[in-house]
Amino acid sequence: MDILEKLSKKLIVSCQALEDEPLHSSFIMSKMALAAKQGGASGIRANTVQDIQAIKQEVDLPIIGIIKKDFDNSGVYITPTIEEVDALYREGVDIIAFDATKQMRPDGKDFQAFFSDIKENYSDQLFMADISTLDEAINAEKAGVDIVAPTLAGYTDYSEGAVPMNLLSDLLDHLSVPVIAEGNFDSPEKVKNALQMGAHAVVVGSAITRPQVITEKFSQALREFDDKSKKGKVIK
Ligand SMILES: CC(=O)N[C@H](C=O)[C@@H](O)[C@H](O)[C@H](O)COP(=O)(O)O
Repeated sequence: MDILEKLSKKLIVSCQALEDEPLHSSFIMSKMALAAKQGGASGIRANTVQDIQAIKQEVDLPIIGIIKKDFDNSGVYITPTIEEVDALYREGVDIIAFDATKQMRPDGKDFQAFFSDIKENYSDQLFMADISTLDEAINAEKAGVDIVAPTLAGYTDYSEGAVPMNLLSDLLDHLSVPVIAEGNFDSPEKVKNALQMGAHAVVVGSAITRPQVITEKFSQALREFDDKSKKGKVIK
């Protein structure tokens, strides 16, 4: 069975913690991946070669690999240059994901130039395009990517306010490559809806693997409760 078939209508859990996050550690990410597997995940999305190596020791699941790297001259940070693609390729991951937005990349290339180099050099690799708008998705498909995901909707300054379900439905209407739902699919209901709409699979990250984000949702609910109960009080 090929990887896309293996992931068909399945849950992929993103196990990522950047340097400034409390769970930043390849060991912890490997245990997150194990927990995800025990909970029924069929794939893992992971950042950095170190985390991917640790995760491979712990679970035998298809991996979507990325390398996040910040550059001063560009807003592109998910697998921004051919160097990161090469490191992921050499490590061996089932799918390499990268930013496929219209933003200029750190090496001065646009997405088309970046991807045409890659396609030539790594023809046996599956590639997933993280986009923020429908236009970017259409361009990525034209360029020859294997999978498209709305991962960056709301994260580029021109895509503010994008609603995952609306963009997902546009992608499903306009693309023929598989669309993986990713980015703020933060409840079991949204995951189910995405699959019912026709998404190939769904990636869930923060709602499962970022306890600080999960805790904040509970705190927010308590703040709202507190505000309401204050408003309801009669001040004498
Ligand atoms: C925008 C960006 O950098 N997204 C990253 C992409 O790899 C991850 O930080 C997200 O956790 C992942 O996309 C899953 O999304 P969510 O955590 O919303 O379920």
